[in-house]
Amino acid sequence: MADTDATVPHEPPKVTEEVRTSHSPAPEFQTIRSSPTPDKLTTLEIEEEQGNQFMRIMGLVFGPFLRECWAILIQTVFLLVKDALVSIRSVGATAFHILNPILFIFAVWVIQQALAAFDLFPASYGSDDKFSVDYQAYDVPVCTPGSSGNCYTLMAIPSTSTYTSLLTEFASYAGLPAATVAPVNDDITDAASFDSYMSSEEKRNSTLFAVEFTSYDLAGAGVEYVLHYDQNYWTCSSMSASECTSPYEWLELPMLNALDAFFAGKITGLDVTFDLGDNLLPPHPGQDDFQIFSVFGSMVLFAIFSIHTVIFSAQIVTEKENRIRAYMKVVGLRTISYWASFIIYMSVIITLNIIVLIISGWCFRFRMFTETNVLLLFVCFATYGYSIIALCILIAAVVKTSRLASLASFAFLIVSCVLAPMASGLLFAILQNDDTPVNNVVMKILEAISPLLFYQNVEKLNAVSDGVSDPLTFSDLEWTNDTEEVTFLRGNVLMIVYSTIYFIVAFYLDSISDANGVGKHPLWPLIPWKVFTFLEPLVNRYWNRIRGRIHIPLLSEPAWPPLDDEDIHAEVRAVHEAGPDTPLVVKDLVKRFRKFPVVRSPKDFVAVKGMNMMVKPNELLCLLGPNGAGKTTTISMMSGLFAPTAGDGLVYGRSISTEMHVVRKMTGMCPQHDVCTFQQLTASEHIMLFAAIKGLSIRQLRREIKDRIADVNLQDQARSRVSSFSGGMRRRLSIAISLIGSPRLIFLDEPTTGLDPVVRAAIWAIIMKQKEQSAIVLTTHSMEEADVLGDRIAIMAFGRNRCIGTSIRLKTRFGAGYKIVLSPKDAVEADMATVCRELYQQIAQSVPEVVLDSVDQRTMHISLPKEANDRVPELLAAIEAIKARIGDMAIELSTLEDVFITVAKTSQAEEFGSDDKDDLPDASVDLSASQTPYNGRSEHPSMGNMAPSPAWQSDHDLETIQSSDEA
Ligand SMILES: Nc1ncnc2c1ncn2[C@@H]1O[C@H](COP(=O)(O)OP(=O)(O)OP(=O)(O)O)[C@@H](O)[C@H]1O
Repeated sequence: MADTDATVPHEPPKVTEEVRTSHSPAPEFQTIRSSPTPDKLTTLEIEEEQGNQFMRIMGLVFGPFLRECWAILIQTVFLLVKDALVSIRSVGATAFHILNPILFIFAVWVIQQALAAFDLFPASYGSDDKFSVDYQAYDVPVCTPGSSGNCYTLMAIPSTSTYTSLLTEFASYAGLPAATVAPVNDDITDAASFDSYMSSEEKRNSTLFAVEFTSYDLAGAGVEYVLHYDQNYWTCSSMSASECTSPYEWLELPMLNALDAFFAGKITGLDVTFDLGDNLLPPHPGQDDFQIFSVFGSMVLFAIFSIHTVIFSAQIVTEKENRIRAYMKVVGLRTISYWASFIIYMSVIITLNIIVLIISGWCFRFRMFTETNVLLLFVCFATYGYSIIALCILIAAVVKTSRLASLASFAFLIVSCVLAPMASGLLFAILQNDDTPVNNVVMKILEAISPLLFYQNVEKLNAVSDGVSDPLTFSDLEWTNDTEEVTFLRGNVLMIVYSTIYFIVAFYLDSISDANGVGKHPLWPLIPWKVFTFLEPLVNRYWNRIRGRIHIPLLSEPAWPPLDDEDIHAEVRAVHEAGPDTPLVVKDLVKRFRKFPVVRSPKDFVAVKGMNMMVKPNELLCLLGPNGAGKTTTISMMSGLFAPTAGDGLVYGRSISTEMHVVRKMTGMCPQHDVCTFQQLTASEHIMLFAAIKGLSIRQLRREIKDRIADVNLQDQARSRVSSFSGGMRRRLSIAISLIGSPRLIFLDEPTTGLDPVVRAAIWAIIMKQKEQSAIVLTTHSMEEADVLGDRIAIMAFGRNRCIGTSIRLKTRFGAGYKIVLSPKDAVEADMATVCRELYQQIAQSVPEVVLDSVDQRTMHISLPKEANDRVPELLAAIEAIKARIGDMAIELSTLEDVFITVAKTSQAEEFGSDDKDDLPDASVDLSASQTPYNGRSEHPSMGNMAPSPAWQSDHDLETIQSSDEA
């Protein structure tokens, strides 16, 4: 094998020869190659032919399954390498992404220090220095703080005269001059009647204390009473928070004490005093150690995790938006590899982020981190991280633009940071208390919302921050208990279960979406070979056989017969006669962009209407057409970006509908947009990535990188990052990527649009060279490009092929005839018109069809209409006859621009039914106006938007190509 490699020279045609003489094709390769005697083999085919012996034996044993697994593994690894390189090189962004917990935790720590410095902590009510109000604990306060005058009312229950006078006596005993004892009220006989009395609007807040006498027998059983206390009455308006925190401590307790002393005195006849003393128990050790993290903790954690949502979802959607993922799919990317690499990448970043979070929390001595088991912390954060990954993929599956993805993520951030803490506890508590079927369902739905679950989990871990609670430990873990709505264990398990469901939903939505290339059928999970994709080629092979035998009518699509044109008819015949050695056969191809899924509707847009064309080996077919004509759609279908609605395309006899996996290996595609979009990767790394995705083996990569870089003359920039590339260099790199694996058929979609003439000429040289070994389909708006490069030219308009043939054929058929420019010899400016007229008349005597178009200061312009093309010999003879009077002369056939404009106008007339195509907007208006390469786009076909590229700049460009060819 190594010997063979060494003998393979860099020139692709020679590669083919040598390899074919030194190897007999591998059995599986024969199934891919359609041509019985192909002229050339691609690098990929050579690769397959040489094949790794080990993989071949394994392949025979385990079949396609192993190959598929291997391809998935390789692609995943290379995508991960790409992610790693991009992350390492975007140091700032990656560092922020991973290290942001340090900032957040530091910010909380600063707040904590500031609050401590200004003594603003709300806790520590246990310290007696907070009691700035001058009351002793055993004295009943004269008045509630902040109120004046008649401070509070005492009421007896039952409100009889006996008990009322008893309370009046007590008020005097306790030294409450401002207290009023409510008068006797016969309606108040027990606690219930007192409650209803108090609940009436006018009585509310009228009574602070009520003493309910349940037994009053001084001589016998003694006194039993219940003290009722009205919390609503209480006002903190003029008190500091610390004073207001314990009304029980300084109001209820003294009242109870005073009542007890009063009744004890009554019973004993002594002057009884219960001295509670002013020494309350010392504060709980934790109370002075309150941490602000207990208030802001969950919010900070939500913010840290939400950053991942913003960054990851934008990253995924950007790849979707700039169509790089779709392109990778065209090259051969397996969806499973794409997601596997992304999930691994996201998991690594989130894991590092969690580690940084735990370490920084520990370093700043927040109790949640210092006292809780690290594993419990990690589990809590990791389960939410897992849910975040699923959520990112879900957002990316439904959102089309990165802007929208960022908006959605920010919305998620706001909701999770603000609403989850507010809603979670409240909702769970309410629903838990009220055990109705509806509440149970709502509860189950809430349990599926991961931020709510995360909040619950964090609250349990964070409880220790208040300085009172104990940290959560493994021994506390239980599935349910009576006090918690969702236990920590259950919360984490539910998070994993529901996040897995998010994942499944996200993958499904992503798989059926067309945003990343051809989406799968919505019912694909029910089709075994769509689930186990390695079975698909096998099924398709049998399906093809059946399809060949029976006629399946196109129920969904009307037929689009070819236009009535001799060249088109000839092309259709050639299409039907084409054998499997034809690089490209496009048969009745239709693309309908549906307004609604599945069903046809008048609002659908049919972009390609029964396209027929073929490309021969080593032929370059130029596809011209106005904006929106359907050129890109056609080649997108051929390269697997879109699925055709009807018709088929064959690449070396293999169908794009059923054998795309084979077609991909034989084709290369350079779309309109650049595909080297990973700014931090170098040119070589781009080629390495796409080559690995395309299926080249690892030992082939080095040579492939070298060859492809050399193809497009980027050797000096091979190790430069794409971010430093000019537009032309990016375009060349995109072309190099399309040449990976030396495909036998290449699609180039406007490869030179927007480039300066020198770069354009360089790209033409690359294309011309590539034509020696591949068939090429090229779309362009440059007539010169088509003239220079195209072996044949097809002009599309309104989704249909309007004409096809060589440049000369089209000019002859659709041009305005011949144009002759003559410069009379020795004519002075004054009699120029006379001389020209004389010369014209002499020519017209022989060829009366000749028309005098114009005369300027030095030249005259005459033309021979195309109807008189057969009079060219006579015309030349007439000019020969007057050559003594002619200085310089040029004769030329109509330009391709004339052809383009004529065809475009005619097709517009056909589409819109105008009899006189000259009435239609002049498609050529932009020609003179545009002196820069055309770069505009139109979303819908409009002749007014036609703007072919400017005239071919100079001979210099041709010389550049020739010299670079020679080089
Ligand atoms: N995904 C889509 N959904 C709906 N319409 C689409 C879609 N893609 C393309 N079209 C429409 O199909 C038509 C053909 O588009 P296409 O890109 O093939 O034109 P084109 O000939 O390549 O034009 P240009 O020269 O501007 O690149 C356009 O009118 C376009 O708006």
